This record gives sequence, C-alpha cells and structure tokens, in this order.
Amino acid sequence: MEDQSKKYEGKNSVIEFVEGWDMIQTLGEGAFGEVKLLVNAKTGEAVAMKVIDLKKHANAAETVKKEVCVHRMLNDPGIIRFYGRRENGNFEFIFLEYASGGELFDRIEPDVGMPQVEAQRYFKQLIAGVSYLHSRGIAHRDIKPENLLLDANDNLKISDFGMATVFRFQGRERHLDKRCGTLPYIAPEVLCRKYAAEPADIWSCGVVLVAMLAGELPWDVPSNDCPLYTSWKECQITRLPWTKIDTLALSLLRKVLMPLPGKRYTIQQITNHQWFQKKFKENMPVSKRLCSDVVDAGLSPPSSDATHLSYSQPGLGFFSGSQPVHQNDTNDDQEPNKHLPGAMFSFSQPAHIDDMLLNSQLNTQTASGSSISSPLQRLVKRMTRLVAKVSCEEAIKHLSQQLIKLGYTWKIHTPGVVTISTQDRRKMQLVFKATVYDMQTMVLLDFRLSRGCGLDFKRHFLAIKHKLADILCSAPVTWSIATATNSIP
Ligand SMILES: Nc1ncnc2c1ncn2[C@@H]1O[C@H](COP(=O)(O)OP(=O)(O)OP(=O)(O)O)[C@@H](O)[C@H]1O
Repeated sequence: MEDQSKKYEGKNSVIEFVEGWDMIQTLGEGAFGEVKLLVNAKTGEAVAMKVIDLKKHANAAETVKKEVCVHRMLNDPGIIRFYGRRENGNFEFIFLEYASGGELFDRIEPDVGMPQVEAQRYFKQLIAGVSYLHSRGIAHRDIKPENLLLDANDNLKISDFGMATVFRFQGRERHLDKRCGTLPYIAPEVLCRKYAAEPADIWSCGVVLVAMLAGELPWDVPSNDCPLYTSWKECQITRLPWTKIDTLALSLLRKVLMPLPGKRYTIQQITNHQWFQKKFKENMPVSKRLCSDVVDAGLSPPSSDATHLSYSQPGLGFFSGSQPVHQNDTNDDQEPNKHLPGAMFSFSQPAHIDDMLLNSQLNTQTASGSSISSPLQRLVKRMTRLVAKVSCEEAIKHLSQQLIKLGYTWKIHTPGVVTISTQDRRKMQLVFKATVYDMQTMVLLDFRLSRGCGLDFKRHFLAIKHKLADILCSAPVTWSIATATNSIP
C-alpha cells in the first residue's frame, strides 16, 4: 500500500498516519512517549494512539507488553477501551478509545477543587470503575487525576495500565510487593511491606477525592517523616486541606484514608456511606451551562444536547477495510509515519474535515454556514490555554523574556515548543511545555504538564499567565467557545 503519510510530512500540516487517518494533535505525554489523536478524515471517528519509543527506556518494551496484556482483558464503560496495538521498528503504537473531555485533573481548580456535586459524581464513577477492575482481579496501582480521563459526556474513564497487575487469578489472590504509584497518592503500606491490592487502590481514590474537594494534596508522601501525614494519623483536622472539606465528606475520608489497610473501608462500605449516597443540589445542569456559555459569548446556542457533542468511537479493528488491527497483531504492512508531527500546526488551509471543524469552532460557523452544532464541540474548561494577540514569533519571544524574569530554565528543541523546567513545592522535578499554535485569526499558547505535580504546574501556569497579560487577548468574542473546546489543538 502506498505510504500516504509522506504526502503530509512537514511541520505546518496535519499528518496522515495511515490511509484515511490523520494525526491531529498531541493529547498528552507520558513516561515512554506521547499520546496522539487520530481522526478518520471521512467518518470523523477518533482514536487515541499511544506512541512508545521502545529504545528510549530500557524497560519500555517489557512495561508496554504488560500494559497491553492487562488492558486488553478489560471491557467496561468505566475503563478506556483498548482497540489494538501495532509495532513498527522502535515504536509501539497502542490504539485506545479517545477521551475527548481530557483529564479529570483539568477540572480541579488549584486550592479550590470543584463543587461537591461534581466531585461526588466523578467519585462514584471512579469507585464503579475500580470495583470492575478488582472484580477482574486487576489492581491499577497508579490512580490519580491525570490517569482519570473524561469522555464527551463527562463520564470518567480509568486509563493508563502501565503499573497495573493481576492480583487474583482463578480465585487465588496474592499480595503485591512492587513499590509503585505516585507518592502523594500511594497508600502507606505500599512503601514498606507486602500489601493487599484492593485497599491500596482504594486509598488512592481517597486522595483523589481530597484533590477534588480541596484543590490540593494532603501530603507529599504518607510516611512518618511527613508531618502533614502524621498529623492526619493523629486526627488533627483543624488545618488545610481538611478545613475546606465538609464534615460528611471528612467522615468518609477518615475511613478511606485509614492508615491500617485492614481497617480501611471496602468499596461496599464506601458506596453505603451517607456522603456517597447524599443527593447534592445540582448547581446547574451541564446542558444549561453549555447554553449559557454560548450565550455569554454572544452566540446562538447549540442545537444538539451536550451528550451528543462527541466524536464517535470506532469499534475494534477500526482500520478494517484497509489494515485490520487485531488486538494481538503486529502488523508492519503499513508503515506508520516515523516523523511524528512537529509543532506549530497551522490551520490556515483546511484540507481535512477536522481542520474545517476546528476553524468553524473559532468562527462559530460551520463550513456549511450553520450555527455551532459540530460534533467536535466539547465543553471542556481547559485552564491551561491562552490566546495571544501577537504573532507566533512575538509570543515566543515575549514568553521567553518573561520566563527569564521569573527564573525558569527553558529550552526550544522543536520550533514552537518551549520546554520549561523547574521544581515543584516538594522539590521534585517539574517540566511543562508551552506549544504555540498559529490558528490563523489568533495565536494559541497551550501549556501542558510533562513531568511532576499537576497542581503545582497549574500554579506556575497562573504566574506565567499573569506576566503575559500584555500580549493576551482580554475577552475575544469566541474565546469562551474556543477554551471550552477540547478539539482545538
Ligand atoms: N485515550 C485517551 N484519550 C485522550 N487523552 C489521552 C488518552 N490516553 C492518554 N491521554 C493523554 O495523554 C496523557 C499521557 O497518557 P498516559 O498516562 O497513558 O501515558 P503514560 O506514558 O502511560 O504516562 P505515565 O507517565 O503517567 O505512565 C494522559 O494524561 C492524557 O492527558
């Protein structure tokens, strides 16, 4: 088959990955590579593709094999669907259900969190997903808001099975001993002894709940040399973040974040708890919020319900007709583009359906002239994007100057991508990237976390945003739509 990808090489265009499937944007970055969005130019179907550079890390191949092995066993609405994998040279490609709502992490406002009603909804879905995993004998071992994705209907999906393992097989359960996870979310027993799988995941869910209700993490690490943790153990709840959380939620957290795993609440007990069952008053239904955002922007409301505003998801073997991807196949017939997309996408010459839709969102009109109702529209408050009123070059220049003033270390490896390095509040490495996109009528600065604490990343983002005030659009008419849409790059 002709390698169509060659046609689209170049940093200023959308790249066709395999025939009919365009690589639109980078969705995120992980330890072993990037996650890209693939869209079928004809049908609009969307797929997330995890690209793993097997040569980059010594243990990448083994880790990925295990991840695939676990993930392909799972089939539940609360879990990101696994479609298949493909290997090509040094790269492994994993095809996954696309979660167009982004990360749960993006819904948490630093130091604030989110309304209880929303936190409860996400927590219920998280617990349902974890319950399914445990019923299949799988422990996730890295539950945190960055690994909890949201679909077009704002439903939570557990993702990233890189640390997952089987703890129960044919009715026989084993204790785990691998110390893995992310320190602030990890259960205390994981750090010091063999541990039971289920209570350890449940603990991490509790920390996610704290992050949702308070917008901050309760401790750096649950060990006795961390004063914030020891004070929790001693039931001292008269300080932050506990003072931000209401009594009923706190009473649940006391049981979920119970240091002794044997005394910790089980999923059954969590679901029976009053806070879990309480009917909180809705602030405003999502669909109403969607309409009011549109009205705020001076635009006509969408014709369809928010629940329909998504890409459709292909079934297994979504390349059928050209190149089927079976879950355990390695298929080299179609050469994936080795040159993964560069930065500085330009949408000035839309050649694909996606480009038109992207532009239509910004212009509030679809190519056919109808008002906002494209299936790509998603109401996602991505808080780490900015719109500049200057050119790409000026935006980068200004950003670089401000980064120097603020004392950051930064580099430009790829044109249009500024990589910023610093330390988080725990003195751990924090790396994030600012990618500058030319959107024809405006310049978009998209900040994304590469490594480190997500909440600290947001704090740094706000400091940088403040310094960039001079070059930012204050209130463009289309901005609430643009920011609210996860479909722009
Ligand atoms: N299916 C998906 N749909 C949309 N975005 C996704 C999807 N999968 C991953 N992402 C984005 O890419 C990011 C990195 O993905 P993921 O965590 O799976 O990679 P990883 O290499 O396993 O990362 P980690 O370093 O956490 O192990 C996610 O946090 C998310 O923002």
